[in-house]
Amino acid sequence: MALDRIALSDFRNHAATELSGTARFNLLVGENGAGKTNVLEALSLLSPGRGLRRAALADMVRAGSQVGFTVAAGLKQDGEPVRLGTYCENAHPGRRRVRINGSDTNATALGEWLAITWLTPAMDGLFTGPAADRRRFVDRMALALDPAHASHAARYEAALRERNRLLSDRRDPESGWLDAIEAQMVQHGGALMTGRARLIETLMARLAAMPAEPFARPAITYAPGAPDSPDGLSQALYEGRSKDRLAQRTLSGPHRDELEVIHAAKRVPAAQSSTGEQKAMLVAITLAHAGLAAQGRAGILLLDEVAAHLDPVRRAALFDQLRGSGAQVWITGTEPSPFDTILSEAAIWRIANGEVQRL
Ligand SMILES: Nc1ncnc2c1ncn2[C@@H]1O[C@H](COP(=O)(O)OP(=O)(O)OP(=O)(O)O)[C@@H](O)[C@H]1O
Repeated sequence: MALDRIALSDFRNHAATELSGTARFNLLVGENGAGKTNVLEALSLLSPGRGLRRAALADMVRAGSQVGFTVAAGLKQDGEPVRLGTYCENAHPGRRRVRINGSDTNATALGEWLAITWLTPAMDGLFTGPAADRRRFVDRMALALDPAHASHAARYEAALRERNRLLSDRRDPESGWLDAIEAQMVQHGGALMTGRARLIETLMARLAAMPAEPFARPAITYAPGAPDSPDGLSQALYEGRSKDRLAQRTLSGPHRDELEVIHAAKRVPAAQSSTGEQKAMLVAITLAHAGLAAQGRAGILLLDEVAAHLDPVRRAALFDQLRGSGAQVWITGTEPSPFDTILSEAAIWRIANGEVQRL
């Protein structure tokens, strides 16, 4: 089960692009700014969420388009064709529509067909950047295993904002209000912490089954930002009210969770590992997660500029892992040469100015 046809219309710099005759490996080559990542972004919209750039829908509509963008794809499930599509009309710029087999539905339904995972250069600073980015990374992975994870995250964030607002209000808030808000934080925050812990546990089991070399196998731990039981979180929030009021923010809770990643063999934190080692650890996590997420759905891996920072040995190991992963892989690069060892098994397109030519 894999995508066999993709069509983009008025999507970023693609006026009308169609890719058919896809393969296990799909290679998009072209100069900087040609429109390669735009194809991956379009594919990423075939999953719930905001896509790999987290961009506003209006930004994805091709400049000058009179109508809006459309991304359509086809796959086969047990020999039967399935048509997936998502689009945004200029008349409703903030609204993403989804159609499956000709019927209107919502983005969550896309997750029943495809499990899409991506790795982009924007994620290269994940281990050294803000903890919030790592939490979002974990939540995105957890969402692929349990669609309810996203709504727990959104509801927890909303309750957290409301608690901070109540605490920073000069008037003494009714404690009944705080009790109610904290109860919501415990309900959704508890589910969030459980989802994150479960994701990391299953991810670690998967990583342990992967070869330790030549990839730098990461060890992942999760440091909760609050006691990770509902009673413990409830008590921490209740007892933290005065301190939190002074700090004007909530000092404990899953919004303070930290994902800790260590280069397992060297026992060095990922943040202090080399650029190539960090990339290799990210690749390992992405591959492990892609395997977990597929669960009977079509697994799609979007790898933007993945060859950069990887030496030839690691690149060959990556292709071996990808071959064994069962996922359909979409890779971008400025030239085909780093992909020599998979060229014979790949569908290759050259992209220039948003136009595509099959090689
Ligand atoms: N809404 C839009 N309408 C038209 N063109 C757009 C729109 N959004 C982005 N672009 C253009 O898309 C191009 C970038 O495409 P993309 O990011 O896919 O490049 P790329 O081939 O991945 O390049 P690189 O190798 O540099 O990463 C830019 O030239 C940008 O101006």
